[in-house]
Amino acid sequence: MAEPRVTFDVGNDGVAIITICNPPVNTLAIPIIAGLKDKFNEATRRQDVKAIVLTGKGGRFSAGFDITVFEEVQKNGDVSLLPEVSVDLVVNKIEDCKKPVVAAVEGLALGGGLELTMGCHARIATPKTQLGLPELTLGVIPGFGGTQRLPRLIGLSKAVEMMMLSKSIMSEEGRKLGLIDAIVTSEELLKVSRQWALDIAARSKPWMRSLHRTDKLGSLSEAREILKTAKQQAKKTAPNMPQHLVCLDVIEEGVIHGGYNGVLKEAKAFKDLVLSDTSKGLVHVFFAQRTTSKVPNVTDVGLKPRAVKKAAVIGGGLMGSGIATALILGNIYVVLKEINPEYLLKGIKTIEANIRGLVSRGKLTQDKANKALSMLKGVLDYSEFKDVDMVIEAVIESIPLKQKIFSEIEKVCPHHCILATNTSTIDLNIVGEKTSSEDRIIGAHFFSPAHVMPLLEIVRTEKTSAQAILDLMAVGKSIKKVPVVVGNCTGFAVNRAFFPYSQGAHLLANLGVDIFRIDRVISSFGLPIGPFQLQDLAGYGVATAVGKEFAKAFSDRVFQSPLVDLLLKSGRNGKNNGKGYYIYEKGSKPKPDPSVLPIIEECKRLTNIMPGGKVLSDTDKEIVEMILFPVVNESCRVLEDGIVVRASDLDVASVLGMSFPSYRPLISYMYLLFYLDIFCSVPGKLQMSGGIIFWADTLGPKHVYTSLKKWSQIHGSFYKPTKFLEERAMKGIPLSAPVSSSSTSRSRL
Ligand SMILES: C[C@H](O)CC(=O)SCCNC(=O)CCNC(=O)[C@H](O)C(C)(C)COP(=O)(O)OP(=O)(O)OC[C@H]1O[C@@H](n2cnc3c(N)ncnc32)[C@H](O)[C@@H]1OP(=O)(O)O
Repeated sequence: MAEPRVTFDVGNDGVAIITICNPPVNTLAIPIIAGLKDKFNEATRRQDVKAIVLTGKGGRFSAGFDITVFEEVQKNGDVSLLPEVSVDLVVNKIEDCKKPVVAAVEGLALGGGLELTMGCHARIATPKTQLGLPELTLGVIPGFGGTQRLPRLIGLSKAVEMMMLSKSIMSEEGRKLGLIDAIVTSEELLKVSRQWALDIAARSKPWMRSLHRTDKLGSLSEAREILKTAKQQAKKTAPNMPQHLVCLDVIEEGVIHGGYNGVLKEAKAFKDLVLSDTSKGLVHVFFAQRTTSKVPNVTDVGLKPRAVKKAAVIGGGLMGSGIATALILGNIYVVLKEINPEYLLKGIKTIEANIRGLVSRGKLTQDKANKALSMLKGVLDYSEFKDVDMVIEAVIESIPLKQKIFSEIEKVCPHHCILATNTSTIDLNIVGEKTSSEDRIIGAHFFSPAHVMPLLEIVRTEKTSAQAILDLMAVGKSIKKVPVVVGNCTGFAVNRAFFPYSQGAHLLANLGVDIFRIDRVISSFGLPIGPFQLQDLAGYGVATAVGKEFAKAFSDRVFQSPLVDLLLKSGRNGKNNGKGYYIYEKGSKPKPDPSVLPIIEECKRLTNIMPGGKVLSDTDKEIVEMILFPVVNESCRVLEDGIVVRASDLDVASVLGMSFPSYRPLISYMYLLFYLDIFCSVPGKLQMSGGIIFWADTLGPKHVYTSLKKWSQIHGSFYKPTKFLEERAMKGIPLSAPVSSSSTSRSRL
């Protein structure tokens, strides 16, 4: 790859073009920043330069500061690696330059990229250019003056919204708001920008220094009101995230004491936040997510993904209709197959409701909604399957039914067609057993609701072809999912790693720990809701069915409690029938139901596992660890068995399988989604923890191991640490180190 560089070219008109060249997204790497300082000095010095245009090569202005530098700083704790940019470059060399500077912006200007443009005296952009300050998603705040200049250019309210939600806007909206001065085609961009710079020099266009402006800030009392409301909101929605409140404080500093003081406070706060645990976790997830698209022997062997233009979805239930919704939104023509007109109509209505929901929440225009729905066709037979590129089967979890469907579709679909199943538990080899197309059989494990949740587990068997995997990865990306390729086993990666979560909670309940305390402790740790409330939400039937699958597959390490059976016998079925561990009344929050306590007492009597008959009186920390360390332990097996390519894939899968829907981006809510494929939302910590393995490594494998060992001696095999964990704890190897670092590896990938 070419070295990052900044080029400098002075035209006959006396305009110097300074170009950032650092493909693919022109990140502001350290040499780029040094180059920019250098070139701005040169432009200022040279007599033949009348004006300056700052631009980016290759159709993308800049994706901002180089995030790999954050990683470096976080590794060795040395913030001096962060270059001085905000005052040194943006204020002194760009904004206070004696010659006008115009930003010519194409494609995207994010984070530090947008901040550079806001230091310029005007901004010209191409249509559909993405503009935003997404720094909070990395656990930091804008650090090159963005907290000060954005409010001055577009007004406080909108600027706060964009920063708090890390919400980008397009150049068209930017122009209306005042961020962009003119929109021109890509071909005209440099020409118009040069002339604009010359016009500023000739004083026929205004010479605007954003930091000096106050006209859009409103009165001090209005500004205070906006910031106060935003702070209240941030405390509610992101209680564990320091960067939101810090960002608002920094904005406030500038409103009260002037933009320059704001810039100084911002630069200091930015450096402090880079070293926070939140930022470490979020930066880890940023790169981990991008690494999931690199799959050995699939993405590095010269294959090209084939286009999937038409797909069939079999089954119009909750999952099938969600999958069909995601596909039509991604511009893929879908035939939805059901077994009778009644079910088909129900499926289509669910898809329509999904789409309507997106429109009513402002996530989709009516035009796009109409276009998506026009790509859907309901069918009752296979006649439309003759030209589909992919089938996704999403019927109930019945082996004979799935086997029948796969042998039927093998006959009616073209030879290139990918044959995918959305099963969450059944072995893919069994699903494809009755076909001779096992190279095309693959798992497309969506998480409910499929049109919202970002994770797509792509499950491969030993026989699945690299081409089929690559094709499905491309489909996943095109429908805005993050595909993570995983191996074939009960529960695959996420559901398998998380099956001990609710079992751990049940074990504690049987040891006499109050279930409502468990739920409280787990939610205040940061998981969406507690395990018992989650079970209420899912309904007990599913819990029983899935629990049986895990008991069958992992009989050496399950904890089986009769509690759910007892609840069912007493006429409870969770939220479904309004009777669970909690009382559900319309319009009010679930309330703990004291009448469930005698049933729990009965359960404890049956299991009789309280050592010495005494209630376990653990600390909150120990409750969290007794529930989540078994998850870490199972995650170790997932790594050792090679179910994921690398540990960071499991981090991403655990974060995205648990993350809040993308339509409410950033505000680091998260989901815990485990074996039931259901989700719920509460502000969380796992996301900032960087995923399950990253979190365990932060605590230290030794601590996890010794804790599990201690509990296994008292409470049995549910807590027995794996050999993998033991070996890493003893040798001081992080769990995230490649599996080959251990003696035992059974890769399925
Ligand atoms: C001081 C300042 O205020 C602080 C900052 O500026 S912090 C940075 C703020 N900017 C951001 O958060 C933007 C981050 N980037 C993105 O959102 C997306 O990469 C994008 C929208 C720019 C492009 O998306 P897409 O086209 O899907 O490409 P994507 O695969 O994500 O990125 C391409 C490559 O660029 C890398 N990359 C993207 N932005 C980067 C950044 N800011 N720093 C370092 N690397 C970056 C990716 O890791 C990836 O590398 P790889 O090919 O080796 O995996």
